Amino acid sequence: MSKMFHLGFFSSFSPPAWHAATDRAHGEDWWSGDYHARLARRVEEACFDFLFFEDTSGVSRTFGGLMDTDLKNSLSAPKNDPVALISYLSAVTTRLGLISTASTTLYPPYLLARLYSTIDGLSRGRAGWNIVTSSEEESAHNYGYAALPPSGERYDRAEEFVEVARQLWTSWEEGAVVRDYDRGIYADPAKVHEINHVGKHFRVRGPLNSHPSPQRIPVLAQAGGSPRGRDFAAQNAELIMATTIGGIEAMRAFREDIHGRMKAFGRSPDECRIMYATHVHVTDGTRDLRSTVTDSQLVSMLGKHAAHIGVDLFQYDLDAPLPQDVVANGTTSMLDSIKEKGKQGITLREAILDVCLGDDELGLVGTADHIAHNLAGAMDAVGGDGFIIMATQNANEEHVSGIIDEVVPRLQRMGVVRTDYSGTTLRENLFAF
Ligand SMILES: Cc1cc2nc3c(=O)[nH]c(=O)nc-3n(C[C@H](O)[C@H](O)[C@H](O)COP(=O)(O)O)c2cc1C
Repeated sequence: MSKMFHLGFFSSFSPPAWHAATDRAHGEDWWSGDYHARLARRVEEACFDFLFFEDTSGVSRTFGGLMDTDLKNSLSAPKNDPVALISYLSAVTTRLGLISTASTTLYPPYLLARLYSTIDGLSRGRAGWNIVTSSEEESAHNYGYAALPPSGERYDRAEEFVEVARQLWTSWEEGAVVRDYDRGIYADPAKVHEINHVGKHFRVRGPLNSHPSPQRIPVLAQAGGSPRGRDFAAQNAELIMATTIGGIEAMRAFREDIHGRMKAFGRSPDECRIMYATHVHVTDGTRDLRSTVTDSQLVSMLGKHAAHIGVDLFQYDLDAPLPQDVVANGTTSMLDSIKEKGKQGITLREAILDVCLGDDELGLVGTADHIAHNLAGAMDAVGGDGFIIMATQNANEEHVSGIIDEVVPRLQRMGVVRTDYSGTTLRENLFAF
């Protein structure tokens, strides 16, 4: 029998497929959190380990220096703060892990450590932090930077940041909270410590002033694809979010590469789960998905990627391969994969469709039976540890229902994904198998 694997669900605190006829009504007040509360409950009923929220922090001017394309197509804006959202979602769910993104380039470490400690308390141990260094120029301009620091500098800061945050989260020793009514002591001062960190980027005295949370340290997630990003993840992450680009061979190679790097940092591969973000599209098996993509959906797909990469992709011919000399300071690994496809003669249009609809290298477009079979087969071939199902781009109720009501029950019947939550914390569930 196949090994069990984990499931996460990928989302964004932004308008759900607002142009899909089925979603217009409830998409209107997505900012109230109601849409995502419904989604969270459904994902929890299906026993996903977690719901994950990506984030960026500015209105993109990648397109000709103007905000127009971004705003008209709701590419990177509007997007509300997912850290606030998971705080709300912790009150409407009981078992689901809740992971939100926050940037080490934009936050100060004390603020972030206190915030996640608080949410871990509110959710009773279900919080996770996706550590990003931010790859958009616009975000940097909103936080006092004249320009986005180069990738290497951002990772230098991230390393110091995570070290400081860890020290803050452990600045209260186990047993520091005494709550001794007779002696009138809430916390034992001998067990609460200053951290006195003085480094290149941060000066933090500590200790943290929040109550130690159930997990103490939220689950640390990361998704760096560059060599530096992989090292950072191998050193720090308990959950690495990778892509399925390149199919089984590339997924297996990524896993081996991360495990090798973890060992070099003195960690066991068992200390981290590697999960692959992928699109899944349930169809009746006859529909050619590509032919159903409308022009406005294509603009949305292209624009979202352009904003992440930091290059105005609209300036290039959609029906030719992307030129090899395009460079980005944003998500370099995403650009590299489009250029790699370009080398094989794949046009920019097809490359973006590949990325957004799923290359279908894994066979994840088709009937629910076909998809469930191929998800399980891919995990068998790769060796673990699961998938993060993406429904950000153009996800609508029909799409979500196809995944949750059709694919997941099949996987459960096959015995390859969980049918209940064995642990109470996100960490317990992620490391249960
Ligand atoms: C599944 C997944 C989720 C990601 N989520 C975010 C995100 O929320 N915000 C962000 O700025 N970058 C996000 N990224 C990008 C990576 O975190 C990383 O910053 C990017 O790959 C650039 O780093 P690199 O040059 O090391 O690849 C995500 C990447 C993947 C694969």
